[in-house]
Parts: sequence; structure tokens; C-alpha cells
Amino acid sequence: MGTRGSALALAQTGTVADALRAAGAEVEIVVVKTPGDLSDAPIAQIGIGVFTSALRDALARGEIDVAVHSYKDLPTAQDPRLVLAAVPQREDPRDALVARDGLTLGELLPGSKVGTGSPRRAAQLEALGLGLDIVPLRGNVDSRIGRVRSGELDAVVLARAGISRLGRADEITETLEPIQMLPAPAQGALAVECRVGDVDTEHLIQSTLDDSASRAAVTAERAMLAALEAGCSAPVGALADVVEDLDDEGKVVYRLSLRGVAATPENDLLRASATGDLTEAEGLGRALAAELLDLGAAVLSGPEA
Ligand SMILES: NCc1[nH]cc(CCC(=O)O)c1CC(=O)O
Repeated sequence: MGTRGSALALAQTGTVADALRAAGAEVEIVVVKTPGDLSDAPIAQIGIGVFTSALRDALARGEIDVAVHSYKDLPTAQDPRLVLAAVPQREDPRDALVARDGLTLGELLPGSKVGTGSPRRAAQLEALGLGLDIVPLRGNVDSRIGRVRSGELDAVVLARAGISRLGRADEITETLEPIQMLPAPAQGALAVECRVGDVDTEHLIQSTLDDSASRAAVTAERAMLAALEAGCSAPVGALADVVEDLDDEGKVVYRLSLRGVAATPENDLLRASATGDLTEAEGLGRALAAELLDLGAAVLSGPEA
């Protein structure tokens, strides 16, 4: 099983390996170095595939049989050599604030320095009109939180899932509600890939790990992202939830509710939402993207396009 070498990647891979071992599989973990781990340049410069393509190549070549990725780091195009064998039960998808002195977003004074390298987080923070000073930031979870500890920044915004997988959820000072801050499509979810044709591995992983509600939700979010042709550096957020609804006869049915945010060419944020059938997650994502485009969302191109 291949993984990046970061503490977060190792923690995520360890969880997946443990679940497979509990199902009777023998698992060996192999660390694969990726260009994304070796560079400090902004993601917008080095491209969206930097964290995942080395792992995918090693899998396609047969050096490893399974790759575990943070789903949101994967490019939207499916690699034809590989199959997405499982989307395990997703963690809390929301973003989180780690601020000095236990502060929340609303308690930060105008001019406070808030670190994030994500155009999506920066655009949504700006839209709150709090007068925050958004400071570009990259690096692993530990070093980002370290910039607050050192007093250099008043706060940083990170994925809650990453912080909690590292056992540091107690350092979060506020979990940001999606109505203010929509997460990246597929944030908090893992993608477990294997080789096309390796049906035994695919079946083991799918039957042991796949969670259909998580898969439906991220499928809708990623379909929206793909239809906006946005790369990871574009300010696009999306979050789908499985919700209870009533049909015409008053019977409880489960539906997929999707919310999305995208920017106009002038960098104003547009928000929209839609509900659809659980079995039509992809169509729901595409429909919401079409609505955002109708409202004036920019057709964005990522660093790879
Ligand atoms: N972009 C890096 C990255 N990829 C996945 C996570 C966190 C875990 C997840 O969202 O699944 C992070 C860190 C962050 O955004 O704070």
C-alpha cells in the first residue's frame, strides 16, 4: 500500500491498512516521495497533480497495489490505468480555525493576520467583510499551526479532518459552518485506488471500506468541480449531505443535498444549492455547476490547464 510520507498521509494510510488487516489481509506500507513534498512553491504554481501523480505512477507500474489519497488532492480526471475501489466513511468535511488565545473568526479584529494558501478559503474569508489580512501559507499541518504558536499569525484555516487525523482537534478554536465557508469538494474523504484488472484487490477494498453515502456525496461535489473546469487553485467549494425528505405519500426517502460556491471573473462569490436523487449524484453536481455558470461564474482553469 503506497502513501506519501507526510504525517497526515501516514495517519490516513494507517487507518486504511488497519481496516484491511482486520478483514484478514496482509498489508505492507510503502512511502512514495512526490514532487509536492519536495517543494515549498504555491500549489497554483506547481500544479494540482503534484501530490498524487507519483503515487499513481507507482501503482500503475505494479510497485504498489493500493494507493491511499486525500480525495480532494486528486485531479478530477479519472486515471484510465486505475480504479477508485473505495471511498471510506468520510470525516467531518468542514474547515477549522486555529487562532491565538482561543479566538473565533468573529472575535478577530480588523487587520488580524490569517494564514491560508487556498484561494477558496481566502475568497470566502474576504467575503465575510471582517477586514482580515489574508497571508499566503503552505506547508504541512504542523508547520501551519506553528505559525500561530510563534505569534507570526493570529490564525490559520485548515481542514478539520487533517487536524483531527493527527490527533490535534483540541487546538481548533472554531469549526467553520458551511454557510460561511464551504469546504473543498471531497474534503475530509479518502480515495483508495487500485489497478484496473486487479479484481481481487478491488473487491476486497470495495467490500471492506466503501461507504455508499460518502461516495455519493463526493461524486456530486467533484462533478460540480469538473463541470466548472476548475483546478485546485480555483475558489470553488462544494458540500453534499444525505438528507431525509418525504415523498408524495409522506414516506421517508433519502436525497442528496448539494451546496456550491464559485467566483465571477470579478472575484465576487456566487452561492447556489440543489437537491437530487442519491443515484444521480453526478447529474446533480453538473446541474449545480450549470446554475452557477448561468449566474455568471467564471469558467476557471487550474494550473494544469
Ligand atoms: N491541500 C492539502 C490537504 N489535503 C488534504 C488535507 C486535509 C485532509 C482532508 O481534507 O481530507 C489537506 C490539508 C488542509 O487542507 O488543511
